[in-house]
Amino acid sequence: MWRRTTLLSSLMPSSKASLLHQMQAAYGLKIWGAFSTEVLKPAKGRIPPREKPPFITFVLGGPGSGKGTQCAKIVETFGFTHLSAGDLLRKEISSNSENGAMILNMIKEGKIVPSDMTVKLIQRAIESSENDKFLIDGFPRSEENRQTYERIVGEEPNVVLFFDCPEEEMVKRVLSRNQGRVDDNIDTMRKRLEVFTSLNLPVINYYSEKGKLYKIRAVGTEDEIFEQVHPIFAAFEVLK
Ligand SMILES: Nc1ncnc2c1ncn2[C@@H]1O[C@H](COP(=O)(O)OP(=O)(O)O)[C@@H](O)[C@H]1O
Ligand SMILES: O=c1ccn([C@@H]2O[C@H](COP(=O)(O)OP(=O)(O)O)[C@@H](O)[C@H]2O)c(=O)[nH]1
Ligand SMILES: [Mg+2]
Repeated sequence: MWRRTTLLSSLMPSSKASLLHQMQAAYGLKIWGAFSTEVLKPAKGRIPPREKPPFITFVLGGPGSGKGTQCAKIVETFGFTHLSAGDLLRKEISSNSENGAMILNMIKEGKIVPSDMTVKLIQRAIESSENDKFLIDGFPRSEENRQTYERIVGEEPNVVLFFDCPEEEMVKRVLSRNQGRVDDNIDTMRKRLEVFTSLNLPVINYYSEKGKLYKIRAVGTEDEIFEQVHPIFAAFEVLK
């Protein structure tokens, strides 16, 4: 499923998509074989297909819980690629895509953007990177998000982090974030906290039941919080 060949595959069940990929790989090789005796090399600028699925970490937590801040530290220490679902959506808005106005409206209202849009942005970002480990920050935000990701991508995350932070602290941080975001105001923040409780928490519970969840107490200094995060990834590095 992680071969970077076509977006068509994202519309199919994973078994069919995998068959399509196998056929593409087979025919691609045949055509190449007919015209060249050179050793197969990826075309210039093209990223070769992955041999195995990338290592995926979902990073969850309420607005202002410190997901982005801790992701930057994980990137620096462990070499992950950071994909913030919110940043990918904000890029869609600023690139004047046809869905930009709708996405902006949903973000202003603190609502969750339709799952297939977010999943495709994430999938495209993963497929256009050569890295084999990713932090998907701020996604999935609902059970429907999660199921759509599993259906389109055909994989589950390896690890799920949950930054658990008291509401008053999250409100304080968001209101002083100062990044010019349309949703960093008290009205939208109230709506986002409601969405967090009603839609995000069930996803967190789902991964907890599956034994994939690492809960981090997200209060204290950034370094104190990272002290809880570090051993999780250090253990996976050892296992590799
Ligand atoms: N441990 C912390 N203590 C105080 N402020 C923090 C801490 N971690 C992050 N912040 C600040 O809080 C705000 C929200 O953090 P951010 O990483 O953007 O959270 P999220 O991505 O979960 O919304 C930012 O301004 C950030 O600098
Ligand atoms: O998978 C996602 C991620 C984000 N959003 C929207 O983008 C906003 C900002 O998300 P981001 O993760 O940037 O916010 P953070 O939690 O970091 O403050 C959310 O409130 C949603 O409206 C969404 O719809 N789906
Ligand atoms: Mg963030």
